[in-house]
Amino acid sequence: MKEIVSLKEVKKTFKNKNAVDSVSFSIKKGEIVAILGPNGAGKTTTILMMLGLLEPTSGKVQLFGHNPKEKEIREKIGAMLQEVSVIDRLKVSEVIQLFRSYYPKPMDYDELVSLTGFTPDELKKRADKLSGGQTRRLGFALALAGDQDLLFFDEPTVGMDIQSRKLFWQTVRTLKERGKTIVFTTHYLQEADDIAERIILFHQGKIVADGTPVDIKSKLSKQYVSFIPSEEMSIDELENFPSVEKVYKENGRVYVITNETDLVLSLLFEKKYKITQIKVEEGRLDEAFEQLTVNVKEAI
Ligand SMILES: Nc1ncnc2c1ncn2[C@@H]1O[C@H](COP(=O)(O)OP(=O)(O)OP(=O)(O)O)[C@@H](O)[C@H]1O
Repeated sequence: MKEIVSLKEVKKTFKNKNAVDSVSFSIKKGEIVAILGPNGAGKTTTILMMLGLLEPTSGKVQLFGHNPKEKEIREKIGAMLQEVSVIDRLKVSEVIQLFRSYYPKPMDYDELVSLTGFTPDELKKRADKLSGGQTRRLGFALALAGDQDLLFFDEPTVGMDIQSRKLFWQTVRTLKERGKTIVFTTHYLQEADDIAERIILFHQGKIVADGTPVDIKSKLSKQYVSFIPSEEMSIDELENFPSVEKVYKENGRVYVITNETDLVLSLLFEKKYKITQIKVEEGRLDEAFEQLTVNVKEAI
């Protein structure tokens, strides 16, 4: 597969602060990648450098093997950034047409409107009079206007209602099926878990994890068995079971943290505890996220 994005030892320093610190990764054609991390982790700075809108302090960013600032490369990339500024007094339909005219092979107008869910009434509205969620949707339409191969979405669903959010991710899936390469950031971890094939997790300017959502969850967060105990059950002895790391009770449910859920289950049955509503759960992405970002902080 072809490498479309490449960052080598990229650093960005603002005054004395390393916003992005020696970051290297590459993204191949057709991948859908989520860049995650807490506030200030360096996600937006990294995206701006990939777009050629910020110059790295050191290191090299390449898109399609070239400098992202080159005109031919710019035509291949679409971006939806956190701030969308629209031209005053133009209607939504006019702004969309204007953006289409910038590109050699724009996306078909009707298709663009349908993919981004604009109604005929919305298309007639003045672009500077849209609601926050509609403005995000317009940003999405403008990012797709050139039918570009590589798409960047920085916190795309902020301010969108549930329906717009659903449509947005459906469209992203359609774009992926058409072979587009997609890079996005989000603070909604469930979105990354559902959509991304790969997550690059940033913390304090560095990459602390890079893998599929399943990889990240299985390697880093704990699995657990949980159940509702009978009233007389004492949970202390569960701590002595092999492989058990921690046992705690929350809202009437007992949680047994372990990396061997099958073993814990068989012991629970063997000892004939009176327990009900048993669940086995793999760790959640938010737990992995927390674990990774806290650990680094502690290590410093
Ligand atoms: N233009 C700038 N001047 C000075 N510092 C900056 C500038 N842009 C970003 N920073 C700092 O660099 C660090 C990384 O910021 P960045 O916006 O990339 O983080 P982020 O991961 O996108 O955060 P968020 O989730 O809050 O959007 C932060 O400490 C931020 O304050």
